[in-house]
Amino acid sequence: MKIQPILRAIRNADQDFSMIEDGDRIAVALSGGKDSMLLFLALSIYQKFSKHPFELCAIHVDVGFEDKINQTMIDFAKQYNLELYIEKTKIFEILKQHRTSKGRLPCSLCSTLKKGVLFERAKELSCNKIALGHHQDDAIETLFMNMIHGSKIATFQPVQYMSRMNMSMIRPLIYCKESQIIHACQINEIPSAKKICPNDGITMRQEMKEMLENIYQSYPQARDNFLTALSNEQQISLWHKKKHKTT
Ligand SMILES: Nc1ncnc2c1ncn2[C@@H]1O[C@H](COP(=O)(O)OP(=O)(O)OP(=O)(O)O)[C@@H](O)[C@H]1O
Repeated sequence: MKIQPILRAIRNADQDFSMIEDGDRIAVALSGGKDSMLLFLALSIYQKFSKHPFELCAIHVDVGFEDKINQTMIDFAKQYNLELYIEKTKIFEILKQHRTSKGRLPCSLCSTLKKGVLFERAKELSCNKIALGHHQDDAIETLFMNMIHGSKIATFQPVQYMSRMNMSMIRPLIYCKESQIIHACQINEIPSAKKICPNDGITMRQEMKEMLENIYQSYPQARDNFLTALSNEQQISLWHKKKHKTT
């Protein structure tokens, strides 16, 4: 298995953000896409030399887009002796009844419903953490999505504690570039079992991807600088409005 750069990036993220603690039981949220498939396998290897012993499993929430793809995930888990749970749902049926004004499936509802199933199953399986496959490029895309559409300078956190569920979400691939992940999947023949979502290619995220690609072509250093900016707390300089006294 040639995934040393990925393991190094996971170790650095784990050290910088204390992602994994003694006795954790971590459920990888397995979409079947390249990121979470690689994450599942990489964490199973990291488990062997992590300073903090932890248990690992994966949960796939089957939205109902396509059926046959599940077998790829099942075979993958069997090949590497990994613990996988597949949750069949009727999410696709619900989404079809809540189309947007443009006739598209609502991504935010899909994400909320998937998260609900994921958290519930993780709880049943006694997991205290859920690992997501988000990487460096996802973090930068989310930053720009939030600035352009949400008037805020923010991205997702490497570790996020959800008090209502008493569960943490961790993102161990946060220091990996998408290109690194694609390369690691290719050379290690890690299959992708990504289901075809009818919205693929027309999402806001896809628009961000294309916009950022254009920026990187003109300014190749921009990707690394965006990432550094995310934790460059000393250099944050925002406007602080004076509070008006009400008399
Ligand atoms: N159906 C699902 N079941 C379980 N986890 C999921 C599912 N869909 C998404 N996730 C989790 O959410 C993360 C982000 O989702 P997103 O839709 O951006 O990923 P993706 O492009 O479908 O797949 P991946 O990130 O695995 O390549 C995934 O990496 C995965 O951890």
